Amino acid sequence: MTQNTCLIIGAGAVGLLWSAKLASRNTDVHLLYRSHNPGNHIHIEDDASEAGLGDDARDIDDLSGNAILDPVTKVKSLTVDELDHKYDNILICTKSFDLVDAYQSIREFTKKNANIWTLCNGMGMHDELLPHLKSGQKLWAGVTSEGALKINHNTVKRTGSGDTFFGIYKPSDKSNDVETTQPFLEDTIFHSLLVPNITHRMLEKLAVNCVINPITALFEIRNGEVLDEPYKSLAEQCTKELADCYLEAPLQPLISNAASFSFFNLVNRVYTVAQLTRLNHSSMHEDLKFGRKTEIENISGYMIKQATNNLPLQSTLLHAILSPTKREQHKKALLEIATS
Ligand SMILES: NC(=O)C1=CN([C@@H]2O[C@H](COP(=O)(O)OP(=O)(O)OC[C@H]3O[C@@H](n4cnc5c(N)ncnc54)[C@H](OP(=O)(O)O)[C@@H]3O)[C@@H](O)[C@H]2O)C=CC1
Ligand SMILES: CC(C)(CO)C(=O)C(=O)O
Repeated sequence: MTQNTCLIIGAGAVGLLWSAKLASRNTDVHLLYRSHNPGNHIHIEDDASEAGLGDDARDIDDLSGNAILDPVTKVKSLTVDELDHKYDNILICTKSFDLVDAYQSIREFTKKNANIWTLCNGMGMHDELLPHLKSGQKLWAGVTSEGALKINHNTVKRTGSGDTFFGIYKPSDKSNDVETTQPFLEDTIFHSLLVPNITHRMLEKLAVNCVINPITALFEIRNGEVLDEPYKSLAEQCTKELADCYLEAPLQPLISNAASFSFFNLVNRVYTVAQLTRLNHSSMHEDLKFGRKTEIENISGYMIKQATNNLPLQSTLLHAILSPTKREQHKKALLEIATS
């Protein structure tokens, strides 16, 4: 194990994809799995480049989504019981509701000034994680709009290119920590993806997830079908509701540029992500299909809590996801709104 070793938590769609990305950039990857052992070789199927959803050229500096990845990369997969070192860098690729427990499960294997990187959709859970970190640790939140679909225990399909950003969620308590971070940052992919105001990016991505994820999950469609009627009208009305909400006071201090939350900009962002990941089944689609817990509470639930006014569409989407017995009734109501 070297200082360049990264512990990735979660062998799901995003964890497998990022294991392959880091491993193909000469980072030693230790992949922590919970249920199914992915083994030591990660296989990548790349719809993004085959379908022209990414950049044709191999660009090894662009890990945000356009790089063509090696079809097979080598990692070391292990369970929490097999951990026996302390890590400097941990990338958590679990669902938002598993973030705190995932960190807690490996806390004793983190160095006191480690960088904790996250790649989860949704908001609210980073604030829950902060009190659990060791005092010298830095929390870096990441957002990605790259599509990833888990095919089996060790195979992931990249189903669309998109941007990835990381930014500091909480400055470290110790001023000299910047120095200990530098060698890893400069040598690895994270460096080129850093942005100053990550909360702003998280809120932008939240709007995309508030629209694409519940609609694709409820109506059992691929992301690209959000661009077809009647879902397109529904997506537009949801985005309008969100744009109004972003103008309200509680979210304003978190935003660096209010114009990026105009209806025009938000709807463009939703359409662009739907188009670039058009072959993907969203993560919430997969969760609902397989009867797993969804992230709706950290997505629509977060927006509803922040809003000073009612958000009828987000509330209906949230209830439709959370109450299977009333789902058909809520879906009917949503379609009536879309076609009215
Ligand atoms: N898939 C996509 O296209 C995109 C996903 N995202 C976001 O990325 C995040 C991850 O999504 P995705 O990869 O699709 O989700 P998955 O459900 O496919 O993967 C999450 C993985 O985390 C594992 N896990 C949870 N807790 C632990 C733990 N304590 N120790 C070890 N492993 C653990 C789960 O294990 P188990 O199998 O046991 O449940 C599961 O394999 C989500 O927030 C999602 O919204 C963002 C952009 C695109
Ligand atoms: C970018 C997108 C919409 C890709 O499907 C996603 O974030 C998700 O599935 O959770």
